[in-house]
Amino acid sequence: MVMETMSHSSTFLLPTIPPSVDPRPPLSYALIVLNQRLPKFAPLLWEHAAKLRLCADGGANRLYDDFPLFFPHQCPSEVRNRYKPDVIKGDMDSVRGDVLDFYKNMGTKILNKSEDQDTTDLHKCVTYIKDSTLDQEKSNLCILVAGALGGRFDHEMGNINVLYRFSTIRIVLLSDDCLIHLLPRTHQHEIHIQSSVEGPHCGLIPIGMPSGMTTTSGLEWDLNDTEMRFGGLVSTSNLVKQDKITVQSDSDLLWTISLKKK
Ligand SMILES: Nc1ncnc2c1ncn2[C@@H]1O[C@H](COP(=O)(O)OP(=O)(O)OP(=O)(O)O)[C@@H](O)[C@H]1O
Ligand SMILES: Cc1ncc(C[n+]2csc(CCO)c2C)c(N)n1
Repeated sequence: MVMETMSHSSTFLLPTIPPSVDPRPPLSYALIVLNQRLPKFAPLLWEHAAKLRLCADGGANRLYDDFPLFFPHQCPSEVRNRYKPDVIKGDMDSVRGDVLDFYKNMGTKILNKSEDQDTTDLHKCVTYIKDSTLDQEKSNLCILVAGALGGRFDHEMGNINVLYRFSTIRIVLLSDDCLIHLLPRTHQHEIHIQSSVEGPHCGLIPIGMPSGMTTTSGLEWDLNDTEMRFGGLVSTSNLVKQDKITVQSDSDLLWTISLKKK
């Protein structure tokens, strides 16, 4: 069976996204701001996320409190007026009243889903983006999630679970230190490394079920029809050795790569 190839590239971490032939048409980005320490490149993600910008519940506090800190020479209220989210969605147990009022007055859509205590605020936000995207646009959509890693472990695992629950949508979880996305088993994958901003440390991790056979190229420790499972081998502390990494597997894998400190 010939499998389609899916290309991945972290060009959203560059100041200007270079024109690319693959994927074509180019991706359109949405951003979700979570309630966690924001990566220093959060304003850059905001600029690239022309499609939609959302705050997951208490993520709105982070936008309000922390975005002005990225611009120490500018007036905080000017910064706040410049970065207006399209939507704040969640169960509203963390966003402060003053923050909600501020953005409501600016025209942000507020969606209170307090009746749903079975899905996370990130899940609720991804659902919003999914439902507001036409089917033919879904294949070019990429959702960037800022503040998804490095905090409470249950939240981190909940965030990773969202990658699996929406495995047909491109979603990238980001912190200052690394990014994570899913490599669905339905495709073979080409990962184009942006070496000015990412690498060399990387990992390929099967979560949920063992992967019977994975084959890679471009890594220091390539896999060759290799089995991975928790309790056995999982590929952590690997290194990227080439500009292009290829991955093919019989199960969904998480790809993670370190981000460079500037
Ligand atoms: N410490 C953290 N680490 C990773 N992600 C986080 C962390 N805190 C919050 N998040 C993410 O931000 C989203 C919004 O956070 P918020 O604190 O408003 O969430 P919450 O789900 O109501 O929290 P809790 O489950 O504690 O009530 C969460 O759904 C989660 O995705
Ligand atoms: C088995 C089970 N475990 C935990 C929760 C709690 N929970 C999961 S998501 C969420 C919303 C957080 O904003 C809450 C409270 C549940 N419902 N079911």
